[in-house]
Amino acid sequence: MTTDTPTAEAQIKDTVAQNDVVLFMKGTKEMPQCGFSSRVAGVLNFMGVDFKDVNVLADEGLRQGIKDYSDWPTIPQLYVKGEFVGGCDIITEMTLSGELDDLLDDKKIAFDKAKADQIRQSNA
Ligand SMILES: N[C@@H](CCC(=O)N[C@@H](CS)C(=O)NCC(=O)O)C(=O)O
Ligand code: FES
Repeated sequence: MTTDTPTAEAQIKDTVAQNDVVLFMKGTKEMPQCGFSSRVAGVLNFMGVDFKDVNVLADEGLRQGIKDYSDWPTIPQLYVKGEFVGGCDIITEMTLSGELDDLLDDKKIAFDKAKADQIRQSNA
């Protein structure tokens, strides 16, 4: 059990260092296995954000490791340029408020602003 932790932590550090946007999720972006993960992956896909998906269901060490890494108890978890941003509730709020657009702009991550506006319009 405890021997898994350093490996998972090293793997997480490496993944968030190598990929600008990483979503730790249940399932894959093509086939999410939970509504919360599906929602965040769906928003990112719709906004045209290029992101790496990590399926925590494929690795129990990662499933626990990512919670320890961020000190956040649930999946999904979104990281941008190595920083933890939030889970489903936070990403949903940030999408609707425009904060996610601002964060992606600040971090120089490409996305389709018109699609983000479309999400906001359909939730207005
Ligand atoms: N309110 C959470 C919803 C996510 C959530 O509750 N995830 C649960 C169920 S998928 C979870 O990760 N539980 C711990 C686990 O399954 O390892 C959010 O904003 O992300
Ligand atoms: S897997 Fe049941 S709520 Fe996410």
